[in-house]
Amino acid sequence: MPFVTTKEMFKKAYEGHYAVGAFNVNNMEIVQGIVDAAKEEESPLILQVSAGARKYAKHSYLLHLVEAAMEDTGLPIALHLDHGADFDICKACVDGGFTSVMIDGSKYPFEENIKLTKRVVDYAHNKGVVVEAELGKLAGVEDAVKVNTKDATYTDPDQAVEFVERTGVDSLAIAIGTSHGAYKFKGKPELDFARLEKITNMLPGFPLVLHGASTVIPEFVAECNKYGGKLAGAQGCPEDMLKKAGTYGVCKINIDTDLRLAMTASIRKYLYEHPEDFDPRSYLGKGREAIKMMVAHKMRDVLNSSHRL
Ligand SMILES: O=C(CO)COP(=O)(O)O
Ligand SMILES: O=C[C@H](O)COP(=O)(O)O
Ligand SMILES: [Zn+2]
Ligand SMILES: [Zn+2]
Repeated sequence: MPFVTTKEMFKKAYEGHYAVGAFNVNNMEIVQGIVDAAKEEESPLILQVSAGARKYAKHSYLLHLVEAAMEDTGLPIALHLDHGADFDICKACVDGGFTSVMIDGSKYPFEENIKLTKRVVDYAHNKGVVVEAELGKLAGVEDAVKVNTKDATYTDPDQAVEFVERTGVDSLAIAIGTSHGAYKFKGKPELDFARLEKITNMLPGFPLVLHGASTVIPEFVAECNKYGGKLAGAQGCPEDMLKKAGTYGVCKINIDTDLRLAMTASIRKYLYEHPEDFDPRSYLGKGREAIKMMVAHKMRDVLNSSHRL
C-alpha cells in the first residue's frame, strides 16, 4: 500500500475550512501514538521527518515504521520531508519513497529561493511527489518585532503570489508570527491575521502551511517542571489562534514541540513515581499513550480534522 500525497487532503481541508496536522516522528512510540489517534479520530494525517530525525533513526528506519503503521491501520498517510535544506536531501527522499518534500530556501534571497524551489519542484513533480516551500522567516520572530522588522521577516503577500506562480510549488509555508520550539512569545501571543487574510485572498484555493504551531500545552510544561524539568517561560500558540488559521488558507499545521512535551512530561512523571522500574517499555509506553491523547485532542478540538476521511 503506497503513501498518499497531500493533494486530495489539502483540497478537502481547504474546502472544509479545517487543517491537517503534520506531526514530526522520531521513533516507534511517536509514530504509533500519532497513528492510533488518527485511526480513532478518522482523521487525515501527515507524518513528517526532519533531517535530524533521518539521521537519528538512521535514514530508512522511519520510512519502514510509517509503512508498518499504514499497513496496520489502513489509514491513508502522507510521508513528508520537513525543512529540506538543499536539493540533494529532497532528491534522496523523493527517490526513497516520500510523497511530499519541503525545500526550505527561506534563508536565501528571493530569486535564489525561487531557483532552488523550482529545481526541486521539477524533479519531484516528475516522480509524482508534491513540494512545500517557505517564504518569510520564522526563526527568532517574537511578539516584540516592530512593524518595519515585521515587513522584513513576515511573508510579503505580493511576493507570495509571484513565488507560487514562478515555482509551481504545491503549498507554501508562511511567516505570520509563529516560531519553532517551546519559547514562541515573550509577552502576549500575537499572529498577523491581517497578513494571513491578505495572502489567502490573493492565492485563492492555494494551501498555506503554518510552521511552529505547537501550543506548548501548559499542563505538560507544568508536569515537566514538577518532576525535575526546567522549562521556565515556555509559551506557544493559543488553540483559538490555530483554529482561526485553519479557517483561512492554512491547510497544514506543523506540530513537533507538543509531541516532545507530552512524551517527556509523562516519562518524567512515570520514572519519578516508579523509581524501581527500569523497563523501557513501561515509560516509553506511557509516552506513547500521552502522545495519542494529545494528538486526538488536536484533531478533534484544534485542527477540526476528525471524521474527515
Ligand atoms: O514547524 C514545526 C516543524 O516543521 C514544528 O513546530 P513546533 O516547534 O511549534 O512544534
Ligand atoms: O522544525 C523543526 C522540527 O521541530 C524538527 O526538529 P529537529 O530538526 O530537531 O528534528
Ligand atoms: Zn524555515
Ligand atoms: Zn517547521
